[in-house]
Amino acid sequence: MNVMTEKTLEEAVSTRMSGEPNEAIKMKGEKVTVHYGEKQALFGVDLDVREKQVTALIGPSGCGKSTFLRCLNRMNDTVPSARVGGKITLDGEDIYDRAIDVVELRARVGMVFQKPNPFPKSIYENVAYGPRIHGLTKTKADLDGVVESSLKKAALWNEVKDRLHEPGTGLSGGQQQRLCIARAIAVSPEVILMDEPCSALDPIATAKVEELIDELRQNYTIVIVTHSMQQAARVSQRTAMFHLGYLVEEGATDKMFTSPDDKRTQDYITGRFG
Ligand SMILES: Nc1ncnc2c1ncn2[C@@H]1O[C@H](COP(=O)(O)OP(=O)(O)OP(=O)(O)O)[C@@H](O)[C@H]1O
Repeated sequence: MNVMTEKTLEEAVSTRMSGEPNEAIKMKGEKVTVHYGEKQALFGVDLDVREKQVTALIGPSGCGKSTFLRCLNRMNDTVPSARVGGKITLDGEDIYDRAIDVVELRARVGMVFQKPNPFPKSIYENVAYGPRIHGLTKTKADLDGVVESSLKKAALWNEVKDRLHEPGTGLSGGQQQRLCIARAIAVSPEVILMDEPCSALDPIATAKVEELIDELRQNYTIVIVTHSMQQAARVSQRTAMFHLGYLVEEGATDKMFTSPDDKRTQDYITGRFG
């Protein structure tokens, strides 16, 4: 875990990327519980995700951040022992309703993982895959256009435009992660979930991805799990602090990092535990 002194914390908050907050609620979790078999991992979490803002989920290891994140696009459905309770809505619609098509939900709520995981295919094919299986484009020219615009939005186009047919796995780690972001963007998601997207990247690649996250916020709602307090302070507008499966508190990032209400948040962000 990153230990931050009060001073570096203040610096991170003051250099945080700014912007006018949008108060619309895109996703809403109400009394969310998760059990893995007998073990309960989340206890009645109530958390709103605001539209076109970055919400950071922070807290010590094992406190349920990834579990909550994975509830937002039903990735926990793929874990046989997982049982999800409570309610989660996307634009007011219950995503756990029987009528929901999970494949379509995961296109609307995309995900970027901790370790860049491009398919063992070309750069072009990595991005084209989603639009193709979702039938989003009619012609090859349309598909080429989506691939180009997705790579541009992921700030990768200039680096790969002359090698689109080379393997995605041949890119650097930071480029691979931006490729995974382009792949998520290609199906026009509304929400992008990111589970520690920079933990496998060096500081320069991390800075690029952080800049990209700030740009993406103009068009997408983002929820990011991070262990880096500097990163949460730099990229997010809202921060939610988890501890032992409970949501301790949630609020504007500036406030959470300067005068949190709960002592556990204060202790965690200043490196006293975790
Ligand atoms: N597939 C699983 N099967 C059983 N238990 C799990 C599974 N996934 C997570 N857990 C447990 O649920 C709890 C919450 O885990 P989770 O990964 O959500 O925490 P986290 O806050 O994201 O942790 P970290 O910061 O270390 O990634 C932990 O006790 C973990 O061991």
